[in-house]
Amino acid sequence: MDMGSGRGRSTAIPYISPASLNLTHVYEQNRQRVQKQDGTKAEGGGGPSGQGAARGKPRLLLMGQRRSGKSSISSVVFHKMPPSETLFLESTARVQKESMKSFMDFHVWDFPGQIDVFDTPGYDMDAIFGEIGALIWVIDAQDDYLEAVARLNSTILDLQRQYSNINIEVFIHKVDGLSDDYKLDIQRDITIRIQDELSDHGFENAPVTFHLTSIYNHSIFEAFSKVIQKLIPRLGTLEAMLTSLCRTCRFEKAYLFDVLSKIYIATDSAPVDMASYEICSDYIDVIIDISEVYGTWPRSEEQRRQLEGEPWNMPLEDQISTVWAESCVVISDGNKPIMLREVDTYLALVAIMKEGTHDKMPLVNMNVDVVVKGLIDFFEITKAKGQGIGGVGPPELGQES
Ligand SMILES: Nc1nc2c(ncn2[C@@H]2O[C@H](COP(=O)(O)OP(=O)(O)OP(=O)(O)O)[C@@H](O)[C@H]2O)c(=O)[nH]1
Repeated sequence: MDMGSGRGRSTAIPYISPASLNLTHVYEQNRQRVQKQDGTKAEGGGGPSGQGAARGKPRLLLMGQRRSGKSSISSVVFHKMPPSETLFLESTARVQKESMKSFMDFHVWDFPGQIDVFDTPGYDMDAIFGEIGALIWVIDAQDDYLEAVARLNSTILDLQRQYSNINIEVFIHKVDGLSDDYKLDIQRDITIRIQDELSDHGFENAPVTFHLTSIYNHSIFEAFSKVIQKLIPRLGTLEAMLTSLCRTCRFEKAYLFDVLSKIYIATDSAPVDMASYEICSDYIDVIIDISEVYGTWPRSEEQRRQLEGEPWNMPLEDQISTVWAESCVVISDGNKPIMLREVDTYLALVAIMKEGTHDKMPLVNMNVDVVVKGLIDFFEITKAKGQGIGGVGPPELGQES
């Protein structure tokens, strides 16, 4: 795939690369398919608490008992609230609807614990569950969960009858402080209770997934990553790009992060381990903090003159390997470099390299450049049109490092 040629041509007809053409084609196919599926659905009007949401944006619905931790989860993941400050959050009285600007725009709706939308008149079910998205049901694992499970069971049954496509993600939450054995016991117990109820009613393959979560560690980000990944069509293409990058550059693990929430939206095919996720995610924080202190790329004329003068005597653009944010550190324990490359305003590629490979950085940079351009192409067209996400085949990488 030739992604570099054609840039900078001064011709009246805009150059369209084969990749863009391919993407436009895939996007059109997706759009027509979605339109066909959506043709019969009514336009959403929202619940009693207010305005409806724009169509076409995936929606995450946070539901569960009072004080189970819904608002805390949303504040920690999407607003960077320190977990200890959630102690002071007030109980939610009305549905809180937020629109998240991210690599794909989505909505997060936080429902008050006391409201059961299926039992409360006035809620437009189509407006709540009509969009593609996920229902995140939060269960407080430190409390008696039988009532929460009973409510979840009746909600799943209602959803299965009318909106069987919505993913149901059960967050068995507040598992910090619980022993590993106890966590697994609770998860097994809740899973059995839900599956038994579903099969009693003839629903064998309901899309229900269970996650053990806590806002006091990375488990909540990991769980959200998995929830969001299910909403990305053609995730396999992203994974293929990252797997191929890891092979070519001898990376141990690569993650594509949403920088603001630190949800990873794709990774290579090697198994995810919490330690590598944590270190990459913490590294983003370091880079953000440094950029906040020292500012990003705009430089004064004076600074530029100094940088371009003696002893280098060349334009700044020729001295740096990329115009985007880029960084690399070597971790002393194990001598494994971590590299980070900004993809666009929202996304960053972070990878853990194998021991002793930092002398290969020029080749690594070259290959990362190709993948970053591929990723930008992947997201560009569909983002501009404000709908789902299309995809292209993995870019061809350069030389192996
Ligand atoms: N130990 C622990 N406490 C948590 C966790 N998440 C949330 N909490 C605490 O749980 C309490 C209730 O959290 P909220 O986020 O207000 O709960 P909610 O589900 O939004 O409650 P309603 O708005 O009443 O429906 C707060 O004191 C949080 O600090 C967690 O992962 N672990």
